[in-house]
Amino acid sequence: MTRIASDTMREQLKVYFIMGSVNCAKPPAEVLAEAIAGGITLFQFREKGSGALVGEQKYELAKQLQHICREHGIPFIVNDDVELALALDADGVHIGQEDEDARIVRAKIGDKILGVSAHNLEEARAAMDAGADYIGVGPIYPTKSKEDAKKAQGPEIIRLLRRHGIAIPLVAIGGVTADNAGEVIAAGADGVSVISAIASASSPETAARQLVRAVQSSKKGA
Ligand SMILES: Cc1ncc(COP(=O)(O)OP(=O)(O)O)c(N)n1
Ligand SMILES: Cc1ncsc1CCOP(=O)(O)O
Ligand SMILES: [Mg+2]
Repeated sequence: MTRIASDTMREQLKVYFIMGSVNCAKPPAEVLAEAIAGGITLFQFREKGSGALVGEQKYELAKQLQHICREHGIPFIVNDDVELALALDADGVHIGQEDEDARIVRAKIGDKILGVSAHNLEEARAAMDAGADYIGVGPIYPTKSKEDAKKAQGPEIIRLLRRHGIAIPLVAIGGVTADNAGEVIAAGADGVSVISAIASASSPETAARQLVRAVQSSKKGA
């Protein structure tokens, strides 16, 4: 295996759906299948927050969702839990500033995809040096999906990172919807990462399709 190429990573980041059981009003497998039908390009299993599954139940849900991703050729990323990612032979891991050190995670996962959260230039540079394949930047807009979220910074943070030479694949996260996706792409993000815009939608398929369209039309206009 070799590390993912930057261009491939940028393609996969276009509409990056994140979800766990606590985010879904209907069975997670249904939500994920609909989101895939709507055109999501990457999936992150994030089983976190009040009421989140643990232990065997968490493992079984992850396995079920990974199977759905595999059937449709959607890479499956695990949030926080490096051991789970290794146990499942997932496609990658996403970690934040409060999680295990990125260099240690890179050493543990070999060439699997490594995503790292960054909130400023210093963190973005450190993530690149540690071997991140992409960075997740946010919250861009206010979010209700992360209990300990930092203050929203707006699309300007993306512009700032790009202006200072952060050329690594970058995905914007936090309060992103089909209505504001265009402005984060215009600011320099390769894609958008969402929880509620898809997981809380009455039709996850339609919601995903609208995000795909918003991202694509903003890229065309670039
Ligand atoms: C794509 C992406 N970007 C950022 C995050 C947030 O990660 P983190 O800061 O570790 O917070 P938690 O998600 O673990 O609560 C993410 N998960 N994905
Ligand atoms: C995991 C995470 N990290 C920063 S904001 C956020 C939550 C994004 O969820 P939503 O798309 O519902 O705002
Ligand atoms: Mg984390």
